[in-house]
Formats: sequence, C-alpha cells, structure tokens
Amino acid sequence: MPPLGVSPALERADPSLIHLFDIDVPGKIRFQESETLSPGSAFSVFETPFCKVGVGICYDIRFAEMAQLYSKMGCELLVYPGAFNMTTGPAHWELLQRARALDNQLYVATASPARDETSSYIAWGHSTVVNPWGEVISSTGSEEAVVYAEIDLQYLADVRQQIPVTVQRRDDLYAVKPVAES
Ligand SMILES: NC(=O)CC(=O)C(=O)O
Repeated sequence: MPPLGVSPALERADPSLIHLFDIDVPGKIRFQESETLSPGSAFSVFETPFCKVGVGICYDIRFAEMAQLYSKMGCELLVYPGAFNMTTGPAHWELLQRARALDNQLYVATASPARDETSSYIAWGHSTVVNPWGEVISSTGSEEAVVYAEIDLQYLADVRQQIPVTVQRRDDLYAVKPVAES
C-alpha cells in the first residue's frame, strides 16, 4: 500500500506527546499531565537510510489508531520513549508493545528510564524491542542498560506476506486516517 499523503503540518519530526497521561487508578496511581502540559498535534515520522520511523511518547502507545496510521504512512519501526510505572508497567508495558507490533506487523522499540526507587515517580524500566511477529527480541530489566536488536526488513516483508492483514483490511467498512484526510 502506498504511504498516505499526510500534509506536512501533520507529519513532522519534532516529537510531541499527543495523548496526555491522565489516569486515576484508586489506591495505586493518579497522574494528570493535563494539569501542566498541553498535547501536541503533529505526528512525528522521519526517514533513515535503513527504514522509516514513527515516534510516540509513553502514553501514546496505548492508542492503536496512532500506530496504525504510522504503519499506513510507511513506518517500519515505531519508537516509544516512555516511563511506565510500578502499577501499569508490569501489567501493560510489554503487552502494549507486542500488540502494536503484531497489529501492524512492524518493529516496536521502547526506551525507558532505569528504575530509581528514591524518585517520586518510579519508572518500570524494561526497554524492549519487539519484532513484526510480536516476539520480544531484546529487552532489559529495571537497571540502566543498552538494548540492541536487528531491524530486519526482509523479515517484516515475509511476515506481511505470510499473514497479509495489512492488505486485507476492509477499508470500505472502516478506516484509520488523519483528520485532515477525512
Ligand atoms: N507514563 C505514561 O505516560 C504512561 C503510563 O505510564 C501508562 O500508560 O501506564
């Protein structure tokens, strides 16, 4: 599928958090980014000599539509810097990465701060890379580390050929596209 023609205003490479992290899990964690931050409204994609990359920040990983849009724009790797916490980290961090990778049959890489137990906000850690089959191919624990993985575009193409969901979507019944295109 050819990349969508997203207007330059919507496709930029200056990452901004699109979805604000406003949650309230009683007895566990309450966080309201909207009290101090305003959301961005531009998608962040860039070309490299190796592949096209889409960037989301932290809470953005929970929004499947954004990842699908990046996939439709031609991104083969989605990168999410993020600091999940000691409540949502063990429950959702890896699951969300694998879901976004599998849904869109692309690579997902996350980079988290290492855990600092003395901090007022304790990050879960566990920076990870997931492949288009939905497998974790590299990860670390809560400590400071560098995570390496190979981004294999032939493997991505193979997965998409074997299970061709990216071309089997019923765009005649439903579609994910940027608002400017609607
Ligand atoms: N910290 C975040 O922005 C997101 C997060 O921790 C979560 O979604 O859970």
